[in-house]
Amino acid sequence: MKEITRLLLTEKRDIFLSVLFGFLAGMGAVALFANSGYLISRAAVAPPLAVLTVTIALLKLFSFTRALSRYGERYYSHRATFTMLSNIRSHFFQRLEPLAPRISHKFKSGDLLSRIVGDVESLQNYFLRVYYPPIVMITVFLATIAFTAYFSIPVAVILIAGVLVTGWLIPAWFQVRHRKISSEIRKARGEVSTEITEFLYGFQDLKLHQKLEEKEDALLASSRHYIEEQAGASHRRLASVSWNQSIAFTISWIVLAAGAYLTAEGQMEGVFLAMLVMVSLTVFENATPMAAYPSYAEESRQAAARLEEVMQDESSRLPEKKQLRALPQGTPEISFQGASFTYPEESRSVLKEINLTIAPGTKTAVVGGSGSGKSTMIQLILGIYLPEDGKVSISGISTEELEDKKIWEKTNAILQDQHFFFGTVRENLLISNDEANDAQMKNALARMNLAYLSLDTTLTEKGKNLSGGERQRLGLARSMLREAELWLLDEPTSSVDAATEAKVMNEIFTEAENKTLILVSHKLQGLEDMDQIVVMDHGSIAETGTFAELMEKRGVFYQMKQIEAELFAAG
Ligand SMILES: Nc1ncnc2c1ncn2[C@@H]1O[C@H](COP(=O)(O)OP(=O)(O)OP(=O)(O)O)[C@@H](O)[C@H]1O
Repeated sequence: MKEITRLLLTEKRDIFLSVLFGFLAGMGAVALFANSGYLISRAAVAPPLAVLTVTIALLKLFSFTRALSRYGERYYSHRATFTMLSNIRSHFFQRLEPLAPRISHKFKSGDLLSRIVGDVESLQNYFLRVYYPPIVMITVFLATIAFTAYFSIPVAVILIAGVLVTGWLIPAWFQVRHRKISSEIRKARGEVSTEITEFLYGFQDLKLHQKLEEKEDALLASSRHYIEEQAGASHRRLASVSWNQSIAFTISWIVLAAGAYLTAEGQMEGVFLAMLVMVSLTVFENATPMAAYPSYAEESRQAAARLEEVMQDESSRLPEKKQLRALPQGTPEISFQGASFTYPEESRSVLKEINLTIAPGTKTAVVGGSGSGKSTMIQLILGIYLPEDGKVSISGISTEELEDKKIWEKTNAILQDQHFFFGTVRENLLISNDEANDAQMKNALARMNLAYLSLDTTLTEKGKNLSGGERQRLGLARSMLREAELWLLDEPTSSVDAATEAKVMNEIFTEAENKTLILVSHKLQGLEDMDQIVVMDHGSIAETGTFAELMEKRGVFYQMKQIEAELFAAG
């Protein structure tokens, strides 16, 4: 909450004006109704015309003041709110961005979406209904009580008691009750959001496995639960408002009774009685927002806590980077020096003391069984994770001392799951280089055997209207548009047929000539020309060498080739 208040306080001018106009509107209303009460009473005793004229003129002045100040209050408070929301959103994204590659493993995407959209949105109530209404209420009440005390101390005391009950006691009581319930709503919203995303993402598989109805029932159940929680919250908010208003009315009746008694006893002039009752009726309008205060205060507190939970998630956070250094110009050398790595919150070590040097401008293939740690090596080179022991260096500088962005600027990375956005082929290609022209894009498509795709072809979400192999080649075409000194390719052609694969890889090697290239692959063909082949086995390097060296050695790679040859022969 401290962080949110700090962001809010950057809008000092609007906050000051909201409070000022809120105060003027509150006082304008009190003055308007006090004046009306006085005018009615005074008119009954046939006052001089001048008194009536001045009182009527004041009536108009107060009504204008009230209307204009209310407008000013709404204007500045909403402006402060929307500016604050946009500040929170950009602040949240700035803090979330460096965690993004890791955070998706920790939070379900639906829940994350519900936090980013719903919880940030909930914070709009923080200023409008939590932060400044108590300030306005207190200042208006203090001024009104001072004014009332001038006419009658007992009536002022009744008002003080009333403000304590409506502005503090009832809100505090509802706040205690609201605390547990509000967290249920947030949880229910996260669950609905998660169910919906899972339902949409998994629709096809659910249908194929005839689990669609089951999932639909679960979705409806969590939606019903969310609606029930929301309805409960609205009832409680209404109950709080009703209690508040009933007590405010009771106070006005008490003021009337006490005023009548004081007048009868000759301790107060009767002409002020209606005025004080009207003051009481009006001033408690300012306590009404306090009735909703507990639910909004709790909602804001929990929304802020849920956002903090994402940003403070220790397992998504990289260890603090040491003093950052610049990446030297030119084609990079990659080296692993005793690098070991375990994924956060996992016990099994995925990479064990890897020692490897990849010289600048060379081509290296990393092969090995599924789960042997090949993709994890790519993640370490990209600085997405840091090794827990040892070092991974680019051009002699440890990734601990390099800003992620600087590594990515230098790299063309094709990871296993590439994302395509809803839009045209052109829009998706421009992501890698927004200065590329149509001719360059068409050339890149042609080199990837995708000449038949028009730049205006629409891609549906995640590029689902392309085949797996087409998506991979479109990803490669996207990389071809970018100058990069380092190429990291994680199974870039796993879904592409052999003939197309040969052509496509040939184009990639031509493009990446003289650049450092690392190719992670399951397939063992086409590796004859690689400068180095690294064979991974359960997180360790089993052997390294050129194709000829490894075949001659008759070690793990040789055996893998034998198995592959047998499978081909059998197929
Ligand atoms: N984000 C993650 N969190 C926890 N464990 C992970 C994560 N990513 C991978 N792993 C685990 O780390 C091990 C190595 O995974 P990695 O993806 O590096 O293997 P790989 O050799 O590239 O496999 P494949 O050839 O099947 O892609 C696997 O056992 C996997 O379960």
